[in-house]
Amino acid sequence: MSLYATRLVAVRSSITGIGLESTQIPRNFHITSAQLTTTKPKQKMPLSPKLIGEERDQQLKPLLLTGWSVVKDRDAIHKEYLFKNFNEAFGFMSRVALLAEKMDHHPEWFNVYNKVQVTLASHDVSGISSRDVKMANFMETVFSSYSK
Ligand SMILES: C[C@H](O)[C@H](O)[C@H]1CNC2=NC(N)=NC(=O)C2=N1
Repeated sequence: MSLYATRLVAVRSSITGIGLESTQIPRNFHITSAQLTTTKPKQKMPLSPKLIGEERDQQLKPLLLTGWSVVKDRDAIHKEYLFKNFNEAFGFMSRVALLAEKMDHHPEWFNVYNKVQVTLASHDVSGISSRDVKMANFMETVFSSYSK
């Protein structure tokens, strides 16, 4: 076996977990970028129930004091953020996007220049869950790091 072929077997083994001995390289063998970057299944955040009653009021109260509001025709929360310029608005979105991917929980948002309008809801419970509260609180923390 050539050095090149040996290295391919080793790479493939580390991806598939197949032992070196039992591996045959197909003629058209190739590695996709997805295989190279991740071999672990994505960790999903445990799903949280729809917030109702007192628990919901408790969790939403601090957010409602910082400019978040409950959407009229839908069980969701909303806030409009204003930044100095596009760079800050997009920086904010980038930082939130990293958490969104990590949590597998994604905001609905709209950006134009220095404005970011955000709506948060949990699709799986058709309403607000603690994941929305967590994300909204994170947005508040990130937002406060931008000088007014
Ligand atoms: C399949 C995937 O895990 C789900 O669709 C995730 C993705 N992002 C999500 N984002 C939001 N806001 N709510 C969800 O329930 C949700 N679910």
